[in-house]
Amino acid sequence: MKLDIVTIFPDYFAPLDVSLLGKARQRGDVDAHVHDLRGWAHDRHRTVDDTPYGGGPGMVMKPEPWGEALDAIVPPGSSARLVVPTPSGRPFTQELAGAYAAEPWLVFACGRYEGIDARVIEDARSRMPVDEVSIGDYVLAGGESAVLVMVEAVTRLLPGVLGNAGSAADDSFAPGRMEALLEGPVYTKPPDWRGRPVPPVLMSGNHGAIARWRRDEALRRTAAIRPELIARNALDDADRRTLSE
Ligand SMILES: OB(O)c1ccc2cc[nH]c2c1
Repeated sequence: MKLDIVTIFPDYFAPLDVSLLGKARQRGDVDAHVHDLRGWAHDRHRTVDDTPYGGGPGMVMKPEPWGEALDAIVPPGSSARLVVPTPSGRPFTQELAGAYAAEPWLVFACGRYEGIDARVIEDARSRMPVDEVSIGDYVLAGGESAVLVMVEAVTRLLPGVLGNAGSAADDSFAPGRMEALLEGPVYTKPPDWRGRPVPPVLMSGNHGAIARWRRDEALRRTAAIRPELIARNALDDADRRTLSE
């Protein structure tokens, strides 16, 4: 997968060089490049913002630097998808992360201030698919944190990145597994810690009982924290018995 990120804070993306994603980059599984938008701002102060037409607070990101940056990064006829984080975008979900993991090339545009001049998105849509995406119902100071979240959620789904491909398939919200159940508790050594034992079933070696226990814990946690997700799962009689306890 090819990733390009355009930002006025390139140092924000130092985390892309660590952990599993850093290894994926070293292996060549992910070809990621971070670009400083100010490289396409040609005045002495490398200005990327200006006052909003119509008045109002704050500043808006100018279209010219963005237009030049996207022209330089995405040649005409390329297969890139532009992803623009914004509080007013479509929700970023595990399903969307999976769709993005199948894309050959993602370009992320990190807005700041009050956002990017709307004509940048319009112009980009004339030559590539563009998604405006929100990572949640809260407002950040810019798109960089949202891009870090999305890049991690997407690249961990790429073959070989996690190192244990099965663990992505076991995620909460992973399609096809428990569909939309929250993951239950996990445990490791020691068997007793501060007088708190590991649930004995997990050390029983009875894989059927372990699977049942894990599903029951996921059902209980989902019913308690995200009851609206229960209806998105195919429940059997055993599940219904657990939920009726
Ligand atoms: O909350 B967000 O996802 C987000 C994304 C982009 C910008 C640009 C300025 N504020 C932003 C907030």
